[in-house]
Amino acid sequence: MFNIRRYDVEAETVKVTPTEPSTPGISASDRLAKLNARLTKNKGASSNSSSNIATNTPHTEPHARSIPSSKSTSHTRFDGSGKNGSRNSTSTGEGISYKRSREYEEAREAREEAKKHGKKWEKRAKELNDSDLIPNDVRLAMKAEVEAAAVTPKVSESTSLEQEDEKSQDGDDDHDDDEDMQKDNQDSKSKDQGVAASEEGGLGPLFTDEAAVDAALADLALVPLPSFETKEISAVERERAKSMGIPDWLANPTQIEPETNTSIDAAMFGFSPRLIKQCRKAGIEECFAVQTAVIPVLMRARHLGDIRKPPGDLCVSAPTGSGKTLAYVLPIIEILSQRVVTRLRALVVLPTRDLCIQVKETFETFVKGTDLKIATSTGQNSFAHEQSILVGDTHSSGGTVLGGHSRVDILITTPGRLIDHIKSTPNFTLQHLRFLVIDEADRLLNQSFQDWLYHILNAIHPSPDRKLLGADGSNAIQIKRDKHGFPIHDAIAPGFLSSFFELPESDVEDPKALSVQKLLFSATLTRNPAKIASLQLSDPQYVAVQEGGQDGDEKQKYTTPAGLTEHMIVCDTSEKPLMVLHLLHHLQVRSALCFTKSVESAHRLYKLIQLYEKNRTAVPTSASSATATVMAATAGRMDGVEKEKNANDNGAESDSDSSDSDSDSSSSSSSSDDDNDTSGSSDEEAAEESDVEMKHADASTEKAKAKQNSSADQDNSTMEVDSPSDIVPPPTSSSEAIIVAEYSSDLPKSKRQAILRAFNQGEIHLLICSDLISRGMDLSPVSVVINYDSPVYMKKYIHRVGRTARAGKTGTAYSLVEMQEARHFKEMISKAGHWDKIGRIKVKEQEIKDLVPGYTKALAGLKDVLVSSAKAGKKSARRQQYSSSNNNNNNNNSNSNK
Ligand SMILES: Nc1ncnc2c1ncn2[C@@H]1O[C@H](COP(=O)(O)OP(=O)(O)OP(=O)(O)O)[C@@H](O)[C@H]1O
Repeated sequence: MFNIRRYDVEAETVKVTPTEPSTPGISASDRLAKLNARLTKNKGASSNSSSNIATNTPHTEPHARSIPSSKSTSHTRFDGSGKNGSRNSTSTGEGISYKRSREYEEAREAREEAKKHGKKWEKRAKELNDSDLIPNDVRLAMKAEVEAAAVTPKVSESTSLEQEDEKSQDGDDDHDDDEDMQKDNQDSKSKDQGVAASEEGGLGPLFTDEAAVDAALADLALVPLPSFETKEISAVERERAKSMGIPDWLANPTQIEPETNTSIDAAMFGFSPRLIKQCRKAGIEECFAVQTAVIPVLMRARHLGDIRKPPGDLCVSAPTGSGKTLAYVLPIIEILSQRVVTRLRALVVLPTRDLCIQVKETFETFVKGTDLKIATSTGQNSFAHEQSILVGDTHSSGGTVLGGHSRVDILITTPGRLIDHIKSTPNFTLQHLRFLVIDEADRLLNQSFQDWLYHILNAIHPSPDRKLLGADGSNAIQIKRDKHGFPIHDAIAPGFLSSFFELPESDVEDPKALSVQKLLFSATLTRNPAKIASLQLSDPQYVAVQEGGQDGDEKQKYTTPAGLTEHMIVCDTSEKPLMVLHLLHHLQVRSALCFTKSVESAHRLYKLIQLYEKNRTAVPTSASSATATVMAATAGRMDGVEKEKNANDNGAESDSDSSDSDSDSSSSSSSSDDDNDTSGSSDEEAAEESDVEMKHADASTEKAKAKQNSSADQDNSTMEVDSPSDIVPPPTSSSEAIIVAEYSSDLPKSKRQAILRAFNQGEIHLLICSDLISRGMDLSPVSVVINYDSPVYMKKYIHRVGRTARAGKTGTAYSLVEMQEARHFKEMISKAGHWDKIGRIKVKEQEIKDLVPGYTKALAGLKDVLVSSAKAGKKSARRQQYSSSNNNNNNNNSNSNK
């Protein structure tokens, strides 16, 4: 048996829950008796195979086994545990091999127990005969396919730690284990009420009755796995992937069509009534495709039944706005809601503070009715404040707690701030992690910032000195189990588990330590083998929500939302502001996000349009009094924002900005368009180019692009620019004031939030922004995205346009493409197999004629506005610098005091 060591687990000791009879109609004991009788018949057949297996192997649940389909090989069960459910499949040409199945392991365990505990064990085993430990999928597989099996009979309760206490009393009772087993089987047989007698020989179906199978499923609350049609990639693609070093699982994703929705009522999710209620309250009636695929896999692995086989990691790629967040939020809440002690069990890493806040809000919506505690750590508050939230008072509590300590169950964080806590917060530990979610994974993997991934992965595994805790085994900890004997997920930290058991040598498979389940999400997941390898994934599976046509259409790399309509407008550089005005005034574009390439560019455009609108609505006859009031109020608010932006921010934010080294905060002085991280912008773009799926590794910089496109005329000639026949003839300019605002990392955090709120409430018609919100942000009212500066990289394009047409809604994207950029843009889009989806628009001169005078006037006034705003900005920067150095000093002092 396991050599169990003591460990300081506080209140994690939980009693073994007595087994209970299952659903009416057929009791668990009846089923077990039948099963035992069935198994007994095959004892003869089993003896050979069992002799090949080393003894003293811990029990094992055949976790997330696939259920072989009797129909088409193209229908596979997706079990999150290996390619198309094949990793753990027990189905062979000869039927089911049980060498790793639970009952087999249990039987062997029982023999070991018998040796140790003799008669006492025998009695106990009989008492425990009520346990129904056969996993459902195995049972179903047996029902479907078993004709012959090699199984040693006897199912016993899995290792209870109470039994460890009995060990000393029982001594070495060297009973013949086979004899014990036989006797016990006879007892089981006597309980058999309907299945054939126990003679050696044939094996009929275990459960002929469908209802009994269903009852068994319900009883164990295991979630059936969805089955999806998978399309094999072509041989050419396979070869190509191989030559690039892309592992098979990554080259061959489980594909799900975007419209594969499932009712939230479906039993497959196994959600509690509480969570279903919260979903309904949030307006969720059905699960989207990505949720349909991912949730059952996570829910099924909730029990962590096999300590040698951790649940496989998942890499998930699904279009923007397809609901990836809930695909992990819902199962994490459901699984962790069973926890007894607060431990840090789920860590969600995101690239920006804004995203952390958004994801926290999502968790908070669904966590109601549970005890789970959620926190963010983004540098928004002071480091000491975050420490007190995460682990309590680190100063007065007196030293570190063995095994760490946590006041939160779920932490949502940016990588920089997380590393600060790993390094500098006493008692902060990741050793109890059950889930590590890396959202916007390709973005984060492109950031080598502070070696964040290395530090996280290191922190997940227990350090050797924490292994040997009270190693005498006399005071063994108790593992919380459910009524079926499965260890419950939170009984012990996965990362610690291997420390408690001396895992025996086995010729079945090498023992594995349980580890955190890593979940990666992105709309543009990287397939770069080096990046993927850095994650140290365990039995990973790649799930891709994408339209069919992988084979024969290998170019179709990214799926955009079905409701998205895309246009490009080819124009001169100087015409771009006019094009935005054209969209606003002639095409009545509202609720729009307009992306520029830099913070400065966003600011200039914002000022220009604001001036244009001010001039325009200042004409008394063109603005109703109501509109003028709104305009004045909003202008005041935005001016206020600007003033505050330029003024020094409050202490907490300054503090956090200075102390936080994470991707979000440190960029505030950056003028890059990807102002949300330090290294991300160039890294990401370079990475996209070098990404194996992007083989056109050219134009890695704006310079290269300009060089390539030096001949504007030539570019234009290669473009098929449509005639503007489909354009609605421009109406006369509306008198309605267009409310415009800017959003960038130059703004203080609180102002950013205020602007997002105003935008979400429809108070802002056009939000001009940098790429700070181009990824992940879920701003529900966005109906139009304008790429003012067209993105140079496809991934950026996908994320930007993905701010609209979310959650099944419709939306439109306009990309303003300068003449000299046209060729590159076309190439980029074509290489992604996306060119056909983009409508081309050419706006004629007379269409924008009426906008020119106002535009010229605004342009003339812009210089003065920018000069005064730059002066204010300089003052603010000086103040911020001063404040930062003060805060740094304070932080250093407080650290040295610790
Ligand atoms: N099952 C559902 N039913 C209704 N709405 C949903 C459902 N799932 C998610 N949503 C909504 O869809 C929107 C988009 O979801 P989410 O932000 O998770 O998308 P995403 O796939 O993470 O996008 P991105 O790649 O841009 O980050 C959210 O407003 C969310 O509340």
